[in-house]
Amino acid sequence: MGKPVVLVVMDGVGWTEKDHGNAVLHAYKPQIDELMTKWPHTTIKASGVAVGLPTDKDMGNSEVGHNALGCGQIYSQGAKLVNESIESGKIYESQAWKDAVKYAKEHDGKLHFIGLLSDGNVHSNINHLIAMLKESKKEGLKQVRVHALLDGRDVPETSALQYVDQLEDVIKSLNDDNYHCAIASGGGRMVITMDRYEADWGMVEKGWHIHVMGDGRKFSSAREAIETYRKEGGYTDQYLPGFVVADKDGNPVGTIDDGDSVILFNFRGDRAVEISKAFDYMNKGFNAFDEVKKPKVYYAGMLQYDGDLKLPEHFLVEPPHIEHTMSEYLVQKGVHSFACSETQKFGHVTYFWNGNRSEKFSDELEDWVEIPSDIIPFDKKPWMKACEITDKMVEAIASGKYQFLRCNYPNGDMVGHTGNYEATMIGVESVDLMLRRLMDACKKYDYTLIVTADHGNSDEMYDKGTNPDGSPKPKTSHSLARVPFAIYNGPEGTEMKEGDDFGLANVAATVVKILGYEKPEWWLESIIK
Ligand SMILES: O=C(O)[C@@H](CO)OP(=O)(O)O
Ligand SMILES: [Mn+2]
Ligand SMILES: [Mn+2]
Repeated sequence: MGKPVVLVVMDGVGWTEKDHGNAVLHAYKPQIDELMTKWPHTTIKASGVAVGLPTDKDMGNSEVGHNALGCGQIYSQGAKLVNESIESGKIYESQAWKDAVKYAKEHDGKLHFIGLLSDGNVHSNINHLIAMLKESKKEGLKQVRVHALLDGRDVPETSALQYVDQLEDVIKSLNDDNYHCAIASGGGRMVITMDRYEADWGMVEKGWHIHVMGDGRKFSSAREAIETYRKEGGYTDQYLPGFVVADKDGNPVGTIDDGDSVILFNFRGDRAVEISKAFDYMNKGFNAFDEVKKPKVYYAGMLQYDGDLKLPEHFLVEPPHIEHTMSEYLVQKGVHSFACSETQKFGHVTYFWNGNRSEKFSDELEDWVEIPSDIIPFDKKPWMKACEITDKMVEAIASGKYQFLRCNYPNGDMVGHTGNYEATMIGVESVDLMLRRLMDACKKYDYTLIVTADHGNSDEMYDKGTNPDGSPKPKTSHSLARVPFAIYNGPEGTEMKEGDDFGLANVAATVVKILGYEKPEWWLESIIK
């Protein structure tokens, strides 16, 4: 018979020898060092094709990482599926595309695209937007608007103008007497529209005002908005306040009105769910925000973001249908499991973990605990809720109720995204400190502890080049690094297999092996002998 397992995902903690701006390598982290020297350990792949992304140049992210961890398989992910659908033209044969075009045409309305304007390939890709703009002209649409969320989190911190200029060039080349496209509104992704896991619905409400109602500070162009805000407040892209593009009389150039169609061109779900609920459930008794305009529109997402909620109802590309997940398998075996994180990553260990499903497989066998996240810039408090998460984990271990427990510590990632090197080091150190408590609890109650990560981020906090004053340029995005994988207090004789081809999708089989079960046929092999 096997042993109960505790699995820790240190979000955004990659493992590499490269020391430039490496807040993991330079952190004081005796626990992680112990795990990665004295216990069976290795590093595994967490980016590129190993997690279902189009190429090995694609950095990992939480969605694909937790999908792979939770299902033990490699699925082609949104980024890849949308590329293929656009290349083959299948996207334009989808019912949702046809209906979006038809609805706007029949009502003499506009077609709107809302989404993250970058080629980060985590939530979206500007190339997908550009392809659809070209097609919208072929379809004979007359009025098209783009609502551009600025990134600076999956791409360099202040790269927004590069994408805005690229888009404006395309728009200029398309516009003529019969076709008029324009950027209508926008703002930083961490300020409007792209909240996740209901951490701060106010962000979505702000986005609604900006995109739908044209209610926000007005500028003559997206470029003017970005340059002005940067000058006034030194904002980086992800935190840039919302803006509305208006004509010379001050009228917004593209509010969302009755008879319009709206396409959200993000393919990733977590930050697309709330705005999709706002559109899909409006006029159906949805009260996320009061006193707002609620136009009658046709709304479609790039993908369906939640397979349980069937949200949104209309979507352009079939999402990966992730089957045979570890949670489902463990429920079949009658295993009690426990999952915990704070709000910012709670959906990662539940919804992403279970293949983008928001519901449990079994209410009886699965317990989920969410610690509310603070709504503050995380470099101001880099320890975040690591202590509270650990309290819950230790309590759950001591209860003896669960054979499989998992948690996510967001620090390496959420603090890493701020670009603050010192704070990120403290974030990693906070996680390390908490690992001691988990190690002690696992020793005391005889659980096996597996420590790994979903992708890199904090391991690479400096971009290429330097600032004019010679200081290093902060890097806010994920990295391509491999991630640590260590097994503490494993069953007698636990030994890693040889080879460096293992990735996140090999973890599920490793967990069930320690629990004492055979892996199901669909999963990749275990990392231990
Ligand atoms: O914050 C996010 O949305 C992404 C980066 O775009 O990070 P993660 O994949 O770690 O959730
Ligand atoms: Mn992550
Ligand atoms: Mn991240």
